[in-house]
Amino acid sequence: MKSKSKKSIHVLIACGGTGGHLFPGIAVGEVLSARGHEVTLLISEKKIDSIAASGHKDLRFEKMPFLAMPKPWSPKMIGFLTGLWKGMSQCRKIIREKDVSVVLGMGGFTSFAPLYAGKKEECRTLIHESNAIPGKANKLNARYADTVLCGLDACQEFFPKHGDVRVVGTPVRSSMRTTSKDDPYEFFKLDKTKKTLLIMGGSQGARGVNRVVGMTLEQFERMGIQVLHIAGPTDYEEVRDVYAKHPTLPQHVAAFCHRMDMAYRVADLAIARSGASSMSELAYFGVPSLLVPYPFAADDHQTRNAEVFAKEGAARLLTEKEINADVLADAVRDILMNPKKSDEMKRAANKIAVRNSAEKIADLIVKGS
Ligand SMILES: CC(=O)N[C@H]1[C@@H](OP(=O)(O)OP(=O)(O)OC[C@H]2O[C@@H](n3ccc(=O)[nH]c3=O)[C@H](O)[C@@H]2O)O[C@H](CO)[C@@H](O)[C@@H]1O
Repeated sequence: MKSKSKKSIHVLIACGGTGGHLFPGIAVGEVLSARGHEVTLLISEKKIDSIAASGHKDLRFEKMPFLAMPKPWSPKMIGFLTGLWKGMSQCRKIIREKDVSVVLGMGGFTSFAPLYAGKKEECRTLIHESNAIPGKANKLNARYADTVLCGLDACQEFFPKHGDVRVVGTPVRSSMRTTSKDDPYEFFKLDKTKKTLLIMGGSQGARGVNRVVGMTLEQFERMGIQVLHIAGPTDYEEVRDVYAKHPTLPQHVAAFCHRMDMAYRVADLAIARSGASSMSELAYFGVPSLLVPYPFAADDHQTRNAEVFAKEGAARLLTEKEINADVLADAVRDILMNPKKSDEMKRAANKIAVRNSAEKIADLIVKGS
């Protein structure tokens, strides 16, 4: 393994492919940079990566092709393997040129080439798995990782043979954690005196949730609440047009929000997918939630994630199959109009939060180098 004597190290963080890998990667990158270390974040060529990176001009990003594992005998396998090979050469070049000594993979097959290249170049290698059950990519990545970091306790049991597994939480970006003086209600042009329902579907929106919410707006209006809806870039126009038919419902509809800290600060309740990063942020800001797992997520990992929060009393789990306008309106009313319940959920959410997750990971990266 590379020299341990240097004060400042260069860390390569592979976090491309989806917001759930990218934002925790950025969170670790922010802490390392603030401590004077060099950081390069590898992202993919997907649009969501560029949108997300555009809000972090102070960090250094490099692009590499997005890789998703096809079915074993699919003709796409040739392209996948070629992509892996090219990715590995690109990463080995970056590692040598920048004198990288640690590689951190945040999940997905896009992390595989950097991690494997890191191993070949004698870097220390770590992976982070934020979900309650690991994805295929991270199960494979774990073979090349000196340390496996888990976001949730429940995940540890999936790495029984690995000698160094630690539970560290899932990092929340430090830019979200610094207390802002800006008034979040003014930011979204919302009313301070009303209860606010936040609707979000992870980094790319949630069509199933967007559609049912659209049918529930009349009931929300009758409850006297206001809605902040982050629809995702794909559904934005459709969602905006549905809200336009309810002009007396106080509302803010956005395609993507670069200030999620503001969104969590106004939220009294969230309806959300159960992606791991969204959940770690809901916990950090103590926002009670109705979690609707994405039904097609690999190995149904979003349901497993949501179960962790539901068990602790921080959230209620609703399946996409069971939700309709009445179910959703009842669930919202039951929490928003019941201060005792909503306070208990808030406290439970806060209790789950690992506040210094990014610092813990940065410590493990730096101390072991
Ligand atoms: C369909 C699917 O398989 N999704 C997975 C993907 O989710 P996905 O990429 O949607 O990620 P998460 O829900 O975990 O996180 C979304 C992230 O995007 C940020 N954000 C979102 C919307 C917005 O307008 N602005 C913004 O900044 C949130 O603050 C959060 O940091 O990766 C996660 C982490 O492996 C998994 O748990 C999810 O199951």
